[in-house]
Amino acid sequence: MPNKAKPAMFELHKISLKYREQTVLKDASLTIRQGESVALVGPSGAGKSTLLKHLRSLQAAKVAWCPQHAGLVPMLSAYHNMYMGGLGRHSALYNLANLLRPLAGPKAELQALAQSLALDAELYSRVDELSGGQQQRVAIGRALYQQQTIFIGDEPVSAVDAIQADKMLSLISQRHQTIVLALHDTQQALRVCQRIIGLKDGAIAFDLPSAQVTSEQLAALYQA
Ligand SMILES: Nc1ncnc2c1ncn2[C@@H]1O[C@H](COP(=O)(O)OP(=O)(O)OP(=O)(O)O)[C@@H](O)[C@H]1O
Repeated sequence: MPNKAKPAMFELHKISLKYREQTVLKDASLTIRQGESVALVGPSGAGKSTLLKHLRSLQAAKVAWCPQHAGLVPMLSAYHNMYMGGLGRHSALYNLANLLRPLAGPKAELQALAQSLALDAELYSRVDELSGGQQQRVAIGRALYQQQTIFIGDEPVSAVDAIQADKMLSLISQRHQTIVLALHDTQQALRVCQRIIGLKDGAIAFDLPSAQVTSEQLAALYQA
């Protein structure tokens, strides 16, 4: 099915996003359809996180959310932090039992997930004893374990090396129908996403298929 015939996951029509008196994004319109992978790029403060949070709020029940600040529980293991992505699928009693001693079902699922994130050796380590990149992969694991159809990630691989970052992003792509990411690395955005939305000065500067984005357009985004 061509993308245009697929259902819209997000439809924004001339929306403005603000914090108190500060307008971050003004009169922005965009549609993101099922099956698309979209990267938001633009300078720091352009409003990428603000737009992602808004998109998340529109589809809260369908979104796996990977925020910029991972918000992991430091004294708990990678296992327990990743398990938190699936808390809503089980009863409080089941979750408590699993906290005391990992249960067979989630244990097998999270061991497999940890393997795909190259975290098998760290699965039962406290996250405050892991490196920044390992912690970021735990946060990705927690988002993947939400098992949703839409993935929204705010700089989800900023702390891992380029090769591992591409592997993580391809894992995310395999497991979700629709992806929206804020990425600082524009080359990575072009490699991984089919569509690029450039934000600057409170507006959408361009919204194009990756193959049509020029280096001049990207450079202009970051010029003062
Ligand atoms: N919770 C908040 N309350 C008030 N202002 C905020 C809040 N969050 C962000 N802002 C402001 O909104 C603007 C856009 O911030 P946002 O975090 O969306 O940008 P960004 O493009 O994601 O930046 P970065 O690339 O640095 O993460 C900035 O001027 C920021 O100071």
